[in-house]
Amino acid sequence: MNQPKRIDGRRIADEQVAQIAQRVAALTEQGKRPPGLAVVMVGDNPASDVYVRNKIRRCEQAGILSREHRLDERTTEEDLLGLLDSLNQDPQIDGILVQLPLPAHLEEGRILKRISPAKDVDGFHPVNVGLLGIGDARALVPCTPAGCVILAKEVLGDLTGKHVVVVGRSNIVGKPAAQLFLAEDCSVTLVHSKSANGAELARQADILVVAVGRPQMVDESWVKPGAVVIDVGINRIDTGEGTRLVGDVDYQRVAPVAGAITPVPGGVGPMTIAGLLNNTLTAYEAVE
Ligand SMILES: Nc1nc(=O)c2c([nH]1)NC[C@@H]1CN(c3ccc(C(=O)N[C@@H](CCC(=O)O)C(=O)O)cc3)C=[N+]21
Ligand SMILES: [Mg+2]
Repeated sequence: MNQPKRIDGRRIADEQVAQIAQRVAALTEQGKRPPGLAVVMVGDNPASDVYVRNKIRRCEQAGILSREHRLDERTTEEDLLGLLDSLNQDPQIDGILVQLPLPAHLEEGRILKRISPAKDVDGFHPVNVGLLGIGDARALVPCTPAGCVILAKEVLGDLTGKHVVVVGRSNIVGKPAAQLFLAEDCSVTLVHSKSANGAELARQADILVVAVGRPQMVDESWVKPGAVVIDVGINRIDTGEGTRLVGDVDYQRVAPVAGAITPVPGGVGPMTIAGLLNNTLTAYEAVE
């Protein structure tokens, strides 16, 4: 393989953002309004702060209007739902993202259901989850798993018949990743904390997607030589002399075995944001 081992998610995301920027420029040159994204954040979580700033910066690069709503930690559910109702009605806003996790007193399920499915650029609303499940092209698709598929295709091209093992069964990554790879005609296995033989199943993967939120949990004993490894985890760990970001995969141990592997940072993270901009443009195009 001529492919470099390290998959450069930052470069691929840059290319995607540049393409989105061109499409947006073509719209605004015709005198149309730009697409608009509202990011709602409750309380201040320093990690969320970094992501939200990245999202806003990327929107600016793409010519997408972004609006940030920062609400107090003690915001009531009623107030948050009221804001969502007004954003649902706002003709300048095509996409709404409520940054997770939310403070404990707010019920995530009820809040995510209040976002209009047409503006649900995270793809977390049950309507979009259902559309994805039945393979309906109108689904707004979760951004991180969509990025995983793009990265796998970048290395392998057509994915038909590949065996994908997804480690982690969350609603935001694992389950939708399984659906998206299935839609690419892959065979899909889901491994999770109750799996009897996770590493053994993972070793059968042509493409191994890891989204568990446990720093460096996956080592070389989980990886078939030559497999494509996609690391969704972003964990800040203490090194004794400061902190650093690591994935759910032990990169140093897995890279020599893998055919290709995403780094953290610079792998899946930037693709998530590119996916968000892409969904915002898709939501815009559905109404304009
Ligand atoms: N409703 C909702 N939707 C989300 O999509 C969502 C969320 N809530 N809550 C938090 C997680 C996390 N997330 C990331 C986005 C970009 C990077 C990213 O750009 N990472 C860069 C930089 C990382 C850094 O320097 O901290 C990288 O991996 O290279 C990471 C993580 C979106 N999330
Ligand atoms: Mg999980």
